[in-house]
Amino acid sequence: MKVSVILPAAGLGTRMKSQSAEHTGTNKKQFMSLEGAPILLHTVRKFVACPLVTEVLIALRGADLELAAELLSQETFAKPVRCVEGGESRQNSVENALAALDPDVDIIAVHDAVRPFIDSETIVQVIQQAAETGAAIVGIVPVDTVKQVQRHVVRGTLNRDRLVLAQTPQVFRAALLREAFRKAREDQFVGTDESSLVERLESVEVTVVPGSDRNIKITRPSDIELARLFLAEEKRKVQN
Ligand SMILES: Nc1ccn([C@@H]2O[C@H](COP(=O)(O)OP(=O)(O)OP(=O)(O)O)[C@@H](O)[C@H]2O)c(=O)n1
Ligand SMILES: C[C@](O)(CO)[C@H](O)COP(=O)(O)O
Repeated sequence: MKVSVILPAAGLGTRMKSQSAEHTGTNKKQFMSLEGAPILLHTVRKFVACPLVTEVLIALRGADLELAAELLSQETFAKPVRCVEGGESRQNSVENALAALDPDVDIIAVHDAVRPFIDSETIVQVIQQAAETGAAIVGIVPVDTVKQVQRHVVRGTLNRDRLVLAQTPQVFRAALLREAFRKAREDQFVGTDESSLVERLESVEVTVVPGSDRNIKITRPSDIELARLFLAEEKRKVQN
């Protein structure tokens, strides 16, 4: 089974504002240095280390391709790690990467480059589930009550038993993901994750694999403090 991992890493990090960490070359959050390595590199390492993964493809801003190549060349990976130019939206970035994958890929996993705390067991579980049923994503149950609002006025309370917060990896049979992107383009549908594109197809149901609240998407300055803590813990575990 050939499993390709797409890491969208072409975002601008506007919510991070670039104030809270030491940087390596550019001020985008995926290049922020944590424990001596950029966040992007921590994420790449997690997927390269997973036994089910065949290759990793990173979607980057055109202006960052050279920097990324330089960073990646400083490390020897046991599997192919390639870069491709991303797009203006996350969806465009993933679409560009999809177009760069070989036609013989069986399974495609998409994972935010800025979620470096994904663990190997979860990667394996979600890949196996997608291989079996066609589509699987990682998700966690919300711990807050979720309200529907309209201009700051509450219009309803959602039943929490039926809610999940979607994380990544989001994993699909390759033909299914390609069809979902084709249909999204045809209908001019834009989603914030791959699952929302696949959910529009009637041929498959997306299964949720339990994730972890440690699998954070580094988004705002306060996430950096948490990321440092998690990384320090990971380092301690490796040493023990
Ligand atoms: N045009 C884009 C936009 C986002 N991403 C990637 O999608 C992931 C999740 O997006 P998010 O956390 O929202 O990152 P940014 O878009 O960089 O953040 P912001 O919305 O704060 O600008 C990140 O790894 C980001 O680099 C991408 O590849 N291409
Ligand atoms: C894909 C994702 O991380 C799932 O939670 C999320 O939808 C990305 O959203 P963003 O607003 O582009 O960060």
